[in-house]
Amino acid sequence: MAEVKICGLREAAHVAAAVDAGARYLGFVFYHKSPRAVTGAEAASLSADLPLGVARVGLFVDPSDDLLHDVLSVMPLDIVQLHGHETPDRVTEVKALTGLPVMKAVGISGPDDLSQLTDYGLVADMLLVDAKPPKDAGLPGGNGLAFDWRLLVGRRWLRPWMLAGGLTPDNVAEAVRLTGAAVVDVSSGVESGPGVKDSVRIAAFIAAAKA
Ligand SMILES: O=C(O)c1ccccc1N[C@@H]1O[C@H](COP(=O)(O)O)[C@@H](O)[C@H]1O
Repeated sequence: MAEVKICGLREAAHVAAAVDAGARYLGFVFYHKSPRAVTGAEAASLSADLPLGVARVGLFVDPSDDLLHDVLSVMPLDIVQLHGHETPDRVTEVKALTGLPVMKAVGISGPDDLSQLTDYGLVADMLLVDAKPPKDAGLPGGNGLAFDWRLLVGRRWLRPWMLAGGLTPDNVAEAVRLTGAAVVDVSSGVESGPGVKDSVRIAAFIAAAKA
């Protein structure tokens, strides 16, 4: 059984579907190239009435200080997700600048990538273990691409972590069983098209992850 983060929410109906089904984390994408991008004001409106215990995660890709400041001036976040090429020093800076816990995404395609989880575990508050995007991918995440979950079997890191990358209602139970992930994160696997969330798939995903 795993807790769930539903990422890339843009509509109130899908926020409600995620909350009603028991999502623990809601992700809002502040990256203009994503089909899931929202403004700080839109995310603030979408998350205005969340029940206690549901965390608001802001997803950023190599954000400037100005972008972080602009979003946080209108949107209270609980966690900052960094999904770009942020260095460990930049993770430390963002923690200090925002005063928030930072979750650093690390892309995995083979065993050589796993050492980054140890390195970022020294500075980040949480880790997000995602598939490494292909070089020609338009986005650094949210591509619906999975990696070989067997790479994670028996591994432990210094920080709490989430599993992401190509998860769907059909494969999430197996991913949790194999990796022991306590939290799973999904975006495209609960969509009917790029950036278009589907309430039925959101509910099915959360039920499967929590089963
Ligand atoms: O969802 C996006 O648009 C996105 C854009 C830029 C960086 C990351 C993004 N999403 C994150 O990617 C992973 C995996 O997503 P998927 O389930 O494979 O589609 C997840 O952590 C999203 O938060």
